[in-house]
Amino acid sequence: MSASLPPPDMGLLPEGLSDRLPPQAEASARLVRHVLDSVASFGYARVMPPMAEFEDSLLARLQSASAQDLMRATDPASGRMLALRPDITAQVSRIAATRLGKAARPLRLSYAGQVLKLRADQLRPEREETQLGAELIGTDSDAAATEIVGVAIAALKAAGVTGITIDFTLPGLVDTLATGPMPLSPDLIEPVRARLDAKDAGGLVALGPQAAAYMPLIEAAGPFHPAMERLEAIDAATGGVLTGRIAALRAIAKPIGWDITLTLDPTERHGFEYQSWFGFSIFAEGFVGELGRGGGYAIEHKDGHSEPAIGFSLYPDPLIDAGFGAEEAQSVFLPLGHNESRAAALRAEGWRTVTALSDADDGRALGCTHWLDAAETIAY
Ligand SMILES: N[C@@H](Cc1c[nH]c[nH+]1)C(=O)O
Repeated sequence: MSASLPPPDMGLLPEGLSDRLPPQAEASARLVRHVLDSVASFGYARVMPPMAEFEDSLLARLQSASAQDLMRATDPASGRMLALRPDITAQVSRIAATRLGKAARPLRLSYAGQVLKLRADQLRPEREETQLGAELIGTDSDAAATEIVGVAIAALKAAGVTGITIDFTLPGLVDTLATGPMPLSPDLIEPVRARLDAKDAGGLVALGPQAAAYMPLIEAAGPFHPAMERLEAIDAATGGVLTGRIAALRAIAKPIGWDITLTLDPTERHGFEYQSWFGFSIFAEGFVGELGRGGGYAIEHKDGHSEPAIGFSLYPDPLIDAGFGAEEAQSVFLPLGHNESRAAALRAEGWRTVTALSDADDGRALGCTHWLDAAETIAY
């Protein structure tokens, strides 16, 4: 049988997986380094979880994700099912609950690495993405949320991103209202969420009077200040169940500079599978879809208690594709018999050197901007 199989195409990669080539591979590493340095400057210490884990422990921490969403393989060593990580936050939660369970709180951790999804989404065909971020563990207070949003903005600025928009959301909002002042029968909760997500007012009304009561929430989306006023009106009409969250959103927004656009989409839920009271999406001018996302969540410990945490993740690949992280490098070709100490001195000054290994090597063809003539660098 195997003799009749066509020869494998050695250059073919599975759909949604790709190589990064020069100079973008280096741009990617540089950008990740700038962002992580910025996050580290706020006291976040780096962790490096592995690419794959036991499927059951990863799934337990991803909440709504199911095994069908993960890239899996049987581990020949243990016979158990492994899954490749689709989100490093889940792994940081595990670390915080186990090996760093006794570390002083609040615990500030950062990470960067590749994540893999089984399926691409509509906006991006890639299944492998770079993810980097920071998690603040032990609290999800207003102060913690304010810090995390501030660290995320500083990280984006360190990456050179401008035209930043932060879109706030309240992932638990429908639950809070449905179990309180705007009751919904359990079978209506999901359809109401879906209609709110789609901003489908007609669809909401069609679900009946209970669902129609949620109409004003569609209006409470848009530029932050007017949307907050509409959310405040909803709060006043529903007995103040949202007063605490509204105050928190205002506190988080207050220190954010005028160069950042703030919006509110209180019922947005796309991508907020495990976030609790607060979530935010990060957008930037010129980029389709989110560059990142964050929010509060709970970390489950072995003894059954759950610990609040808050964090954010960035997905910087679209930035790399757009040329962020690139740096013009001066590189000098070193012909056969060149002055070696001069070459070493040039490297120490920040030049890149490309050494001729034979007479046939052509510096210009190898991408050099200069060549070394005795002690002098000459532009091509
Ligand atoms: N990891 C989440 C974002 C997040 C980080 N911390 C809390 N939430 C995501 O990528 O969607």
